[in-house]
Amino acid sequence: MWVFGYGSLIWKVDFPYEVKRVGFIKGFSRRFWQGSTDHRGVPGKPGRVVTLIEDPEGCVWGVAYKLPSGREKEVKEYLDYREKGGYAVRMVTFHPKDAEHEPMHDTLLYIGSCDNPDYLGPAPLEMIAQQIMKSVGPSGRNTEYLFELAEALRQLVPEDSDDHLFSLERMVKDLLVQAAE
Ligand SMILES: N[C@@H](CCC(=O)N[C@@H](CS)C(=O)NCC(=O)O)C(=O)O
Repeated sequence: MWVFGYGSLIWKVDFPYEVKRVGFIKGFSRRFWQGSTDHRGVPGKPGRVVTLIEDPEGCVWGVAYKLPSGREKEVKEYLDYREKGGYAVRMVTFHPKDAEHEPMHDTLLYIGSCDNPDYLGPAPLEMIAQQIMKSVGPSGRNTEYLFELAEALRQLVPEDSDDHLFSLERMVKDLLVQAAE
């Protein structure tokens, strides 16, 4: 069983896996449009974390993990719990960056669809940046989530130009500088 990570599953790998492959999925875009009240925010003051939106022209880079043989059920149950805040499982085709590997159909991913109770949806980037800068939850600051994801993707896929992500990274860093003045 393979699981595709496009958010914290890229940089916070607290689960066992046998193989990992960098690559992308088509037909989606990554957006900070999912609320988080169990990791990067609290009930009533949600943080903002990533989900995927359908986008025919979209392409999302991330990492696919092969769960350990014989432990798939155990690890999947852990991931189901970690992703309990509004995410549901969906199957997609994963395209490894390394051309020697064929596209992998039936790759599992967790998506916070627009009808889930924690979904926040689109907002002006300035508002999203402010919300990220102010939010904190049981897993830590929302700024850590944003900065770790941006840095992880820069290291893994220097050619990726996720404008939404890197614009937010820049805006939140600017807000933090202004707040320190
Ligand atoms: N399902 C996406 C998003 C996963 C994600 O960011 N989930 C959050 C739920 S709020 C999480 O696990 N956060 C852990 C943390 O913030 O430390 C992925 O494949 O990476």
